[in-house]
Amino acid sequence: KHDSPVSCAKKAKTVKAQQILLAELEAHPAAWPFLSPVNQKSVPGYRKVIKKPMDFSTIREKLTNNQYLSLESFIMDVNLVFDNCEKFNEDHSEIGQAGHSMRRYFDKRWTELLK
Ligand SMILES: Cn1cc(C(=O)NCCN2CCCC2)ccc1=O
Repeated sequence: KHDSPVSCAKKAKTVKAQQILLAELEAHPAAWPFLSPVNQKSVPGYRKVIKKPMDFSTIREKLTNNQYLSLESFIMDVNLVFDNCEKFNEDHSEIGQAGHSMRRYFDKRWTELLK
């Protein structure tokens, strides 16, 4: 029921890092395709092809509701955004390029913050 002070402080650190990381992703110039869920009515094929849709607003909702029990589960959802993007979009399309750019940025920032 109650964490020790040490593990409580450690948990606060990772929550803070997740909040910083997500705010940086949301503010990135190439974030526009990922800010809200893909509209499955207006994007043909998306519903059939992408089994687990994910976007930054959904991650924000889950973080706000304390749904990430570990740093790993947060990182998995962010990577799901980029993996879905690679699956559905050509590498050199506008959205495909945005996905690659955002993944490079995320990989760099979370290692700087947490490694
Ligand atoms: C990640 N992703 C996004 C889309 C998309 O069309 N997003 C809408 C982008 N618009 C910009 C201003 C309003 C909304 C399609 C395929 C895909 O994989």
